[in-house]
Amino acid sequence: METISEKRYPLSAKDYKLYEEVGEGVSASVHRALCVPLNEIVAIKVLDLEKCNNDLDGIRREVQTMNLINHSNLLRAYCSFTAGHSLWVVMPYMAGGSCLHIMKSSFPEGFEEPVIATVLREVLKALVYLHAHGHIHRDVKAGNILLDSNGAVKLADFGVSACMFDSGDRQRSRNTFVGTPCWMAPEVMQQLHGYDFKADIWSFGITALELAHGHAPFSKYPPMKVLLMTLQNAPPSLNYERDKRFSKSFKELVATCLVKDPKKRPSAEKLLKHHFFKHARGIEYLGRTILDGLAPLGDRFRMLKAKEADLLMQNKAVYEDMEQLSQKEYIRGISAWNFNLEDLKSQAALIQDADMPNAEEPDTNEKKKDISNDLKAPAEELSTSDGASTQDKEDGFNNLQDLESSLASFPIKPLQALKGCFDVCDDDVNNTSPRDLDHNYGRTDNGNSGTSSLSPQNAITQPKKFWSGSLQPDNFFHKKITDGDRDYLQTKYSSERNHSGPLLYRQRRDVNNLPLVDDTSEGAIVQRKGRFKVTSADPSSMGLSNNSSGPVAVTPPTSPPNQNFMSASILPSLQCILQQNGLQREEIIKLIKYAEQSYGKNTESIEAGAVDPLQAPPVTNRERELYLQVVQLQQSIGSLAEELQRQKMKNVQLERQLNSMANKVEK
Ligand SMILES: Nc1ncnc2c1ncn2[C@@H]1O[C@H](COP(=O)(O)OP(=O)(O)OP(=O)(O)O)[C@@H](O)[C@H]1O
Repeated sequence: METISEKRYPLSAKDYKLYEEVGEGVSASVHRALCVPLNEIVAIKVLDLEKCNNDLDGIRREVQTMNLINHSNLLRAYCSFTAGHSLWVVMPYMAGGSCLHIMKSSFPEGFEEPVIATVLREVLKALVYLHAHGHIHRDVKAGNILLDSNGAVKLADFGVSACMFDSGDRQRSRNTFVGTPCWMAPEVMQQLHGYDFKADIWSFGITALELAHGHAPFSKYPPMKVLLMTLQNAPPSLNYERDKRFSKSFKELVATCLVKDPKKRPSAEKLLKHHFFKHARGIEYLGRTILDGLAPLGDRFRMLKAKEADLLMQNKAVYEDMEQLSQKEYIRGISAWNFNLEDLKSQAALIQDADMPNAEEPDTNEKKKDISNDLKAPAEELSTSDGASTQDKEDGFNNLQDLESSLASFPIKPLQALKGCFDVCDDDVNNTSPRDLDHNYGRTDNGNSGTSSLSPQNAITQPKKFWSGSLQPDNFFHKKITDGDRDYLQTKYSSERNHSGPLLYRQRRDVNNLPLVDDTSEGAIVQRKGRFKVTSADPSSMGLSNNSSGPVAVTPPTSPPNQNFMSASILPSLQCILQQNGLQREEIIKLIKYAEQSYGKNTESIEAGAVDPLQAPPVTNRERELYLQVVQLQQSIGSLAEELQRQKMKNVQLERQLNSMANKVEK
């Protein structure tokens, strides 16, 4: 545990001076900055909310997680607030930058073993803490391991982290496809039985290889190849000719992590006891060996960016199509992905064996098959039956529904949707200009405020606060949760979260290949720039509706034969969806009950201690943990209530559609 600083970080952009850019991600840039009142150098992640499309949910999750964590190996947020159309997250400045950047600048062939052992031990400590608190990081990689000037290591980037308590059921399968392909565990790709903490152990093993070689296995291949190779090949290992320099214990550590059957992978806690970590040194060793003599982070970042720009210019022709654009981001090490799992699988299935690389072939002597390769996927299993053209499939944007799903659930005014989550001023919300960050140190310009008549039905209007602001203890529990407030929370979540529905729906719809939406909708111009995130599709966001509560937008069939054909193929699908929704609704009600019971238990135990945790600041670690649990349960209740609402809405919409289709068929 880390001692939480008593400092109060200001919640206004005017109290910070933004200096040079030191990093960038999918929709954020990170700057070194000065916190003027505290005279302290910090890092500020500036997230452009307008670029985030429908991933506000992810942003909120990331900041909440960063606010609540309390471990010396995890990058926490001091505070967060909105400035114009951006969200600013203030955090400790990690002057060394990420391990990926350090390798790119000075260690292109990877680090020496004692460095790797030291870094990995610190990362493991972070994972032990995260897993013990129910979180899966889901994006462990060198790019997310940051070092400060003393060599202290912190795991960062909780943008795609998941909370195992989200659903109120640890066993519940997840069917969200997130992470970055090279580091992604096979079970995450497959989505057969869901996944758990062990997905992080796989990524940890891949990260070990990345630190050893300077790049992750398969990093030079396009994502669909990575997918196929991860699923079909024996797991990557340290058994190659070039790996002779590494110790047996390192090879063993990697092999124990990279077992395809997640059950056979050790927990983070167990792994921490592995004898490989005898090679680990104190963090000051990192300062001496890998940070010493490095240029300032901003300069390194600028140089790397220039190099990448050159490379991209050289390969401009190659990056013309959208799939290759994603590949470009992939090369840059950004976890921004824009794929449909089914597309990926079908593309992967098209890859001939002859295409398979041999560059990473292990020594024949040492080559071994993963005996627990029970997840091995035959190529035919990966193919789809929808008969779409290869060209279509290879186009990252071929699936209009992906664009539409982004658009449909994207709040028209992201700031309103975030109201209550961060410190969002009315001025911010009303300011409709796309960019109002003063680039001279990020002062806000609220001069052009105005209220949009486009205010969405799902906008949050109450200026309540939730996790926002300073993380000083007296701010932790600034919100008393009463039944009334729980209602509020439920409404809040129900209006702003956008979730995805069952994967089955997407598959079914893909199979039927039905153009359910007006493809002249705004969706066609919105580029989804989330992480590599193929969530199961949300029927309401797949063209059945333009907004969660808006009118149904169905393109009418143009000719009678078409109409009959379409109706005939739509009807069974819609019926099936209705059935599914019914089942999901039951499941959700069960989960809400479970979450509420657990919440009740927590409240009782807190009341027994005669302390109102929601008003008093947390004093002990135990209190913090309890608070964390309460928060997680609140999140679960909120999201489940929202899911229920959405399913209800969908039912209504689908019923309407079904009726109108049936009428048309009868006519
Ligand atoms: N506190 C910090 N101090 C110094 N550099 C940082 C800090 N936080 C992030 N960075 C740098 O900025 C980069 C982008 O940050 P971050 O990973 O949080 O953004 P992101 O949008 O989540 O990116 P991605 O999803 O591509 O990993 C990091 O890879 C790192 O190099």
